[in-house]
Amino acid sequence: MTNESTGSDAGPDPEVLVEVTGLAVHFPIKRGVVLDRTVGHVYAVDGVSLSIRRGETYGLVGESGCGKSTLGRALLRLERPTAGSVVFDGTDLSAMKGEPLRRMRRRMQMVFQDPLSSLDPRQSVEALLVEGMRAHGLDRGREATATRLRELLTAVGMPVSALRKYPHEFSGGQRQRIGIARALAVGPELIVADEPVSALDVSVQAQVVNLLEDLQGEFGLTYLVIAHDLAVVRHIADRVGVMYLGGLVEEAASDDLYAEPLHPYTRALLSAVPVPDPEVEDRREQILLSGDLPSPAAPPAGCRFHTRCPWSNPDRCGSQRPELRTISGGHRVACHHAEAIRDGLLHPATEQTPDVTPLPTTEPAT
Ligand SMILES: Nc1ncnc2c1ncn2[C@@H]1O[C@H](COP(=O)(O)OP(=O)(O)OP(=O)(O)O)[C@@H](O)[C@H]1O
Repeated sequence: MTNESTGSDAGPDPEVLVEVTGLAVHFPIKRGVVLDRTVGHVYAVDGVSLSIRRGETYGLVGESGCGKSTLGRALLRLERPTAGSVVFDGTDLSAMKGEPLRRMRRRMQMVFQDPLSSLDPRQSVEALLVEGMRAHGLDRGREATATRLRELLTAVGMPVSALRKYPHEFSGGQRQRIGIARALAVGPELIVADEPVSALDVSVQAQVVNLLEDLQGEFGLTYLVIAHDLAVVRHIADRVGVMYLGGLVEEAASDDLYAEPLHPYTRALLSAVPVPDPEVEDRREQILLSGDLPSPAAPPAGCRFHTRCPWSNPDRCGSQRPELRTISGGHRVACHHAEAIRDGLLHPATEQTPDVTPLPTTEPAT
């Protein structure tokens, strides 16, 4: 059993590849043409601690704007943290710069949502793949490079003839395969895949997800997969973290999270995912989240979810921000009511706030 990233003093766990502790990324909001004053901050990521083990897939989910991409970018040190640390394979990236950071970046790559916008349209596939290798000194002569390019294309299920073509000549799924080959070209250990399939047709999504899984086995990769679609993450992730307004509100092994979500926000997200079995669909709890996501420039005090929560208690939830704490095994939840929810003592149909409109359920009235 590996230790959780809860800031314990157990020492570094050799099974952990990435350790994030108290990570914050705040973007200044500037006003004024001449003085360029800072008038506030966007609290995009605000105190996240998590760990990613070697060879696992960690899924990060949440609504648009909750800070998933910023967290992913901060992991690769593409964003400088305002506070906290990111330790990759025992090395703290927070203070790194220059050549050591560049060398470290070879070990961590990113796959983007829209391959067309992340691939330079004027470069052939060959040039795109060689560019990354060259930047990291991995372009070792014509023969060796040609062999490597063939290996990469074969690995992602593309014909070698693709090398002479340009990104616009491919379908979305093929372009994503090229984006993945580009990330693989430098031999990374960690890949942050930011919405890797959300721009693709549903029929193609499964192929790309399967490809990512195959490559993980073949190359021993560790993944952080960012997605707003819980269905995608459910299929691919070993563990899932749910983000809301810059913070992690729940984290658990994938099966546990989907079987017994304990944070009201996770419950609401899952209740919005249709279930194919009509009987189960009729019986299951449905929680509609009303109201928009509050601005990350002015997050609510206390629990950040309390303004939309069916179980919010104004005194406690409106003033005390709940810690992400272990409820059982590796299941961590940031909610004052997590135990009561687990024990079935709260039900959205009986406790209501004006911010959330629970749908009637078919449960018999008690
Ligand atoms: N460079 C930046 N400067 C200022 N604000 C930023 C910057 N990057 C992101 N933000 C803001 O930080 C918040 C979190 O953005 P982020 O892209 O991380 O969220 P997300 O969950 O990935 O959403 P999406 O799925 O829409 O990309 C948003 O309010 C966003 O507008």
